[in-house]
Amino acid sequence: MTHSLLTYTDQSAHHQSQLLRAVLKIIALFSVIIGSINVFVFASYDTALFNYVSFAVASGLLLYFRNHRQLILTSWLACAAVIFNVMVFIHLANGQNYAILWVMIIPPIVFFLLGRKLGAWITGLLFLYVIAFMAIQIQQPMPRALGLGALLNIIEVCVALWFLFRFYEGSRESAYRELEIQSVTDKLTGLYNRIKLDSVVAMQHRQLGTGQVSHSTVVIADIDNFKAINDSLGHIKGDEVLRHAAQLLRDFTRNDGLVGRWGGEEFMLILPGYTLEQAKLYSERLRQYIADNETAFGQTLTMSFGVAALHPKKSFEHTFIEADRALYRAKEEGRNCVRVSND
Ligand SMILES: Nc1nc2c(ncn2[C@@H]2O[C@H](COP(=O)(O)OP(=O)(O)OP(=O)(O)O)[C@@H](O)[C@H]2O)c(=O)[nH]1
Repeated sequence: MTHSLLTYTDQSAHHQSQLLRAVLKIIALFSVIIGSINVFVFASYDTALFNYVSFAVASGLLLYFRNHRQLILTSWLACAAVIFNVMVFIHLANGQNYAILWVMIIPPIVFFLLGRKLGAWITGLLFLYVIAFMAIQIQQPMPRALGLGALLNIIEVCVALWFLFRFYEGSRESAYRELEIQSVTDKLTGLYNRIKLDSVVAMQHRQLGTGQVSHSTVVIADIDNFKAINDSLGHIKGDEVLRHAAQLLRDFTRNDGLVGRWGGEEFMLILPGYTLEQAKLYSERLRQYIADNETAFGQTLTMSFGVAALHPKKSFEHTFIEADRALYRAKEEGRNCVRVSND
């Protein structure tokens, strides 16, 4: 990941911001809990003071990020604060109570906040440091008994890692889902786009081939004289007309099939289970519904329709060609009508 805001899409910047906030909240929460344990269980005021300073730093960074939205700078500061914090804590513990385990929370944080490359470098250097530190510690006589401090350190590190990975996976999953939705949605109308339409038709075609579906029909619907609408009302109003048409199609087809924008002023409707004759009647009702609807821009909106059925023995692209030819005939024969591939 290159660290320039220009390289972030809105989606990944949103994901990174969520992660940064989650990491800072976890640090703040843990600092205050561990600080309190150090005061009330171990009466270790030095370490507690250090924990409360960490709480203040994490809270300060959260506040700074909320006000300034400096994602990269705040991510760096958060990583620096975590690394500094963990190192000082390990040195204060001086090899006792498995405090070295705290080093385990650094790799996920630097990977999440600074990306793969820097995360790998920092983690590698950190591991070298830990190995050197342990090599020195091994040469000193150490108490072997496991105390409450060691147990708490192990529990705290495990819980911190659990929180970190849980947040990471949650926000990665929702970012991925959002991208998935965007990749199949037409931005202007909010309907499915051509990628989705292609994949659904291909799937229907496969299911026809295996006998899972007995019929499936494709309808191409095209707004009549849309160029004239654009020319008289302007492109922005033209976009509104497209959204209006999309809304009518969505409302009418809600429970029957899948509708999407095929491109320009053309829409596609996929009707699973419909024979050609049924799809023709359905399209006729849809045509009437659109023509009867009041429009907000003072002109009537009509659409022409081309209908064709999927054949298991012919490619689905062939059905698109047939539907397009039928639509062409609908236009030639006066518009605002339905034509079927076998007419
Ligand atoms: N506003 C707007 N116009 C678009 C968009 N996509 C395509 N168009 C316009 O749609 C118009 C299509 O015009 P034509 O292909 O001549 O079709 P038409 O005027 O609808 O005529 P017929 O289809 O024969 O009834 C063109 O003027 C395109 O610029 C869009 O996303 N927004």
